[in-house]
Amino acid sequence: MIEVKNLRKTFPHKDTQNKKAEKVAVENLSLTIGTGEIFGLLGPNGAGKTTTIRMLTMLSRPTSGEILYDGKHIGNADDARQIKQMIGVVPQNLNFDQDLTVGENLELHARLYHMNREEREARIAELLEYVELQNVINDGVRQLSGGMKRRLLIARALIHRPEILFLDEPTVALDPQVRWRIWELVRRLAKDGATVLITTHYIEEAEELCDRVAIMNKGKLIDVDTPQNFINRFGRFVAEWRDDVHRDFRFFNTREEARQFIGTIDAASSIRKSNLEDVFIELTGRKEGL
Ligand SMILES: Nc1ncnc2c1ncn2[C@@H]1O[C@H](COP(=O)(O)OP(=O)(O)OP(=O)(O)O)[C@@H](O)[C@H]1O
Repeated sequence: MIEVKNLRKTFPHKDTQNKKAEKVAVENLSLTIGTGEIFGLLGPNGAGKTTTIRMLTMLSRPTSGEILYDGKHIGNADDARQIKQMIGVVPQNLNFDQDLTVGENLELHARLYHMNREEREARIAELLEYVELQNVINDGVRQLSGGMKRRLLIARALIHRPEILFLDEPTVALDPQVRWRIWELVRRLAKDGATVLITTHYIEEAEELCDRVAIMNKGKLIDVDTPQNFINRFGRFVAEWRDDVHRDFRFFNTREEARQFIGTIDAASSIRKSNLEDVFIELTGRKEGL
């Protein structure tokens, strides 16, 4: 279990008068993530997702607040060593050694975990099979497609058999087919017992993949729930309408209520089932013309 209590992160910054000020990236964030969950952090650009992941994975020190893994405290040096063994990180940027092959990149990473040669060879073969890259073990990473690179990053993060995997925007800039393949892999990881924490600004990704989703905006946690509960809470149907400039919508519990509402407005309109994107817009604020 991961417990996050009143987490806060500020960065030094200069205000418009060029005076020293503080930029609050994450404020008063409290969360509990259960073992075996696929948990999503969803939010628009600048919401604080990456900053949160960086604190959870010990790449950045919180300004205040606590992070506990199964009761172990990241601020305690002995605990931190154990936590590092528990977690694997798939970063947003593809930070491979571009001059090495697929196999060599994994080999380098395995050495960091002090695995002996026999262990390294067996684990690399096992992981390449798991992510279906066994045929490119001797190819340079430059030769891989975007989706293959992402799968290699996942394999690399799994080398030391972590119980918890962090994925920061794992399908950014990937084609829909490739995205599906990454989702399959993440689902398989969770089925095999891993806890997965994923940041995304793709709402569909959170809806498809995550058991629970935390919606963040401007550094703050807005709400946490399962995608289905979010939809049920706001209303299973949406009446949507538009005039020349604006598009807007409203939630309803039944199609009939939505139909009655639409009868009262004078604009092009339609009724459809609601989705997490509607909830997200409702919670993070509507923009002019949506
Ligand atoms: N090292 C830093 N120095 C100053 N400000 C920072 C730093 N890192 C993040 N921020 C600021 O903190 C806020 C949250 O950024 P963060 O990258 O965590 O958001 P995000 O939700 O991951 O967004 P994105 O999807 O754009 O990556 C932003 O306003 C950002 O400018």
